[in-house]
Amino acid sequence: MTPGWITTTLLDNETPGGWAVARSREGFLHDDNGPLFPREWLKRQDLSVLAEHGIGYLDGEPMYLLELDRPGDVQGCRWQGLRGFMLQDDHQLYKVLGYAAQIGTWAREHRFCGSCGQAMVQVPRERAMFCQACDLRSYPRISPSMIVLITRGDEILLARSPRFVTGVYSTLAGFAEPGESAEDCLIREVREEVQVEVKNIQYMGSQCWPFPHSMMLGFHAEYAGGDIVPQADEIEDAQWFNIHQLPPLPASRSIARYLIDLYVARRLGHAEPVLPG
Ligand SMILES: NC(=O)c1ccc[n+]([C@@H]2O[C@H](COP(=O)([O-])OP(=O)(O)OC[C@H]3O[C@@H](n4cnc5c(N)ncnc54)[C@H](O)[C@@H]3O)[C@@H](O)[C@H]2O)c1
Ligand SMILES: [Mg+2]
Ligand SMILES: [Zn+2]
Repeated sequence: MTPGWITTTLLDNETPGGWAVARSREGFLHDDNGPLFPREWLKRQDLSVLAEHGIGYLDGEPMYLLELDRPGDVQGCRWQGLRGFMLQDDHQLYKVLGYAAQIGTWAREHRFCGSCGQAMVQVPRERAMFCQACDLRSYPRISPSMIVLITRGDEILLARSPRFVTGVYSTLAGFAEPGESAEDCLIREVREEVQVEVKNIQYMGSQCWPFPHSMMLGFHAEYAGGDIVPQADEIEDAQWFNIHQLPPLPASRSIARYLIDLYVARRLGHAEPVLPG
């Protein structure tokens, strides 16, 4: 048995057995033992399955995803979103579900060819959907997104979007657009969201963010000029916060929190945090 979680395209849907998770727009099906069920048992429940994908091996056991058309009722079971699992302690389970969620979103959105409209089929041993009518291959979508902590000595620039939990402030973030480098994106997003200029841009690390398919590229930048002007509709408020008086911050598993904690730790000479995967 190989311990841990290994994603793979080697599983085949015709081979019975293994474990499975069921996902719908309501999140993952779970009971008191969690969201992993014996696959053959799960397939006997009255669930409307849109797609089935072998996603990996968990502690040596094959793991499958059942992507559902709608959340069904299974006795003794409930539904919980991926964010709820992220906030729990089991990091490995969150990685399994995060991967399942990204494959599920892609499988749901690529049942038909985006070029000619015909039904697509899974490619064996490759994470791809294939159109036999026009040869188009579609791979899981990953959206590069930039995230940056802007600092000015003991102050850090944090903002809140109207979508955030009440009171929480975070670093600035945004999706890369065609034609941009990560640095171009960073400079544009910072200008758009707060009208501030930055300098000394430094890459700090990256994180998969499966909500629904972002790849977060994390940066630190120093303030170079301009007064904060929050972008209408997108940014509810943005402020400089002293590192000794910070507002409620994002979840500890986010790269946003890591960028903030790392800067504060370095400033205060404390032990540095580890970037969550
Ligand atoms: N892990 C973290 O710590 C962390 C922290 C903050 C933001 N994020 C993530 O970063 C991503 C970008 O942040 P944001 O929401 O501020 O982005 P943003 O500032 O670019 O604004 C969001 C808007 O971008 C557009 N959009 C949506 N999906 C897109 C895509 N795939 N490509 C291009 N444009 C798209 C939509 O109009 C949406 O309203 C989001 O997925 C967000 O969840 C992660
Ligand atoms: Mg943004
Ligand atoms: Zn096609």
